[in-house]
Amino acid sequence: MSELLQVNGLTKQFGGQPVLRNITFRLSEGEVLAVLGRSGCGKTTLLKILAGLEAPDAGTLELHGQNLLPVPPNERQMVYLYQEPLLFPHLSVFENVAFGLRIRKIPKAEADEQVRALLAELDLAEHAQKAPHQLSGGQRQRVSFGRALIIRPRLLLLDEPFGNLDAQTRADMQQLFLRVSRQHQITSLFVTHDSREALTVGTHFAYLDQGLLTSFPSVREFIQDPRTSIAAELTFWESIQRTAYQPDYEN
Ligand SMILES: Nc1ncnc2c1ncn2[C@@H]1O[C@H](COP(=O)(O)OP(=O)(O)OP(=O)(O)O)[C@@H](O)[C@H]1O
Repeated sequence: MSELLQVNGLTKQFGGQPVLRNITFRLSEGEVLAVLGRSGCGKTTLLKILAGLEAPDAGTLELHGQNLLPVPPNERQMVYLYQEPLLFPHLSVFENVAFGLRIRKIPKAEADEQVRALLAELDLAEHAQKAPHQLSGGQRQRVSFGRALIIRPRLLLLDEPFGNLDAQTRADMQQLFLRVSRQHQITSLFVTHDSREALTVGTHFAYLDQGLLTSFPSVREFIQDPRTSIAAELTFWESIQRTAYQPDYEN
């Protein structure tokens, strides 16, 4: 796989307070780097720097070997998705998804065909003519995902994108993300505080704590690292299974 993103020694402070400390990692095409981190660990700052919405104090950022720091956000070909889907309230689902193609002046018939195909993939075909306020939270997040995918970004930046959804919808969205990102070979950096979500969506794993990023060589090391608490959680569930009350069905 060819290397897409190289981040070296990224550092950021706010008012003398270090928020990102010497962050270094690489991302190859088609990978999903799941970054597990608690609230306040610096994840939003990291994603904003990648998207060009915030400047680092030090460090380098390269996409396919090109220095990204002087490149303005709208030319980075990255899409930043967060909990609240950003949709145009006055446009239909169809036109929300089509927007990125319309401003790029893609011929209407070709654009419409691409939108129809993507809406079908995202299970949104029957909602194409609805306005955003007529959709559920999960449906709105799928439209937001569609708006991002339609322009074929080189990198998707996801900041707790399913954090506002109920457990079942969240699980459905994780499966949809997996299906669509494999099919379109999308490279993503997916930040979450939920270890199950990280394990479900990630092909590679990292842990961000107080601005320090640890990348793990394999899922095994990620699970075993005490800071992720995953091994402790597994032990808890195993012990519960052994000690939980077992009704005696015989009597
Ligand atoms: N523009 C800013 N000015 C000053 N401090 C900031 C600014 N942006 C972020 N911070 C501080 O940097 C730290 C990390 O913030 P960041 O938003 O990156 O955290 P986060 O991991 O995304 O947290 P959350 O999940 O709660 O959004 C916090 O202590 C925050 O107060």
